[in-house]
Amino acid sequence: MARPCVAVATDTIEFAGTEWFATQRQYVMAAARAADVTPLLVPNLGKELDCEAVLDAVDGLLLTGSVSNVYPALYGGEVSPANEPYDPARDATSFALLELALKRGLPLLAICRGLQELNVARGGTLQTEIQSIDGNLDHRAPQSPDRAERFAVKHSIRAAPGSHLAGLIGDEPVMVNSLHRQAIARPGSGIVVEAAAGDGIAEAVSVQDARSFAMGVQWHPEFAAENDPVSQKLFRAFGDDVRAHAARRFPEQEAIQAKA
Ligand SMILES: N[C@@H](CCC(=O)NCCCC(=O)O)C(=O)O
Repeated sequence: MARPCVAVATDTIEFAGTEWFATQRQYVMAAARAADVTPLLVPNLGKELDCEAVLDAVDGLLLTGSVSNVYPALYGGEVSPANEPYDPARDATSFALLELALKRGLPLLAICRGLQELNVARGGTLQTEIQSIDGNLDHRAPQSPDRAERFAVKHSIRAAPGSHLAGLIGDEPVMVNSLHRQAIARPGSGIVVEAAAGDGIAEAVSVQDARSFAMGVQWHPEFAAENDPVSQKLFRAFGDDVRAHAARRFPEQEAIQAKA
């Protein structure tokens, strides 16, 4: 089967005096190499995006992380300069794609901001500045220009025994990186918390009754997707389900290629 395509969320960013729809290279490379799919970057057109047409062209959705925060009014939170930056065009685009993708049973991998979007899209809420809550770890990245330092592993998480995630990575503690200041407060409808950090912050979720792989992680498996076993397993499982989805959509094509 030809390598199926996956829609990849972008950020709206300012660069060289103009606005771009872009994402970090590491998400794109992880999708291409560790999930073995063809990543297609989706522009943040919000309501102007023909989501049906985009999702007709792909067999999976990858929601990336971002320094921007989901707009708090979307979950009844407080909008404030301290909570910025925001990216309303990304919110509108991701929410529209998410709703439709889940309805279609499309495989979904949601990373960091992506997990937070998934939770809010399902009616859940977020807490902010979690590092200032008594007893919590500091989940923010160290302030460093060195990417390896910013994405270095920081704390452990543990998948709940019997969860989908435990089926993939086991239920022993594993170390993950951490680059966020917000987290799930109240899980949305059908959002199942599958792993937590030592301070109880939700680190992985799945979508109850999803017809395909549908998982969100609060850490960044894309950073070491080619050599870290936990990250490899996540991207591989996502890619496998993307291929299974494509095979269900195009059974004739698979049969022709199997014969060749
Ligand atoms: N802004 C949210 C989501 C965090 C997130 O997706 N971080 C990715 C940062 C990537 C980078 O710094 O290069 C939050 O803070 O919780």
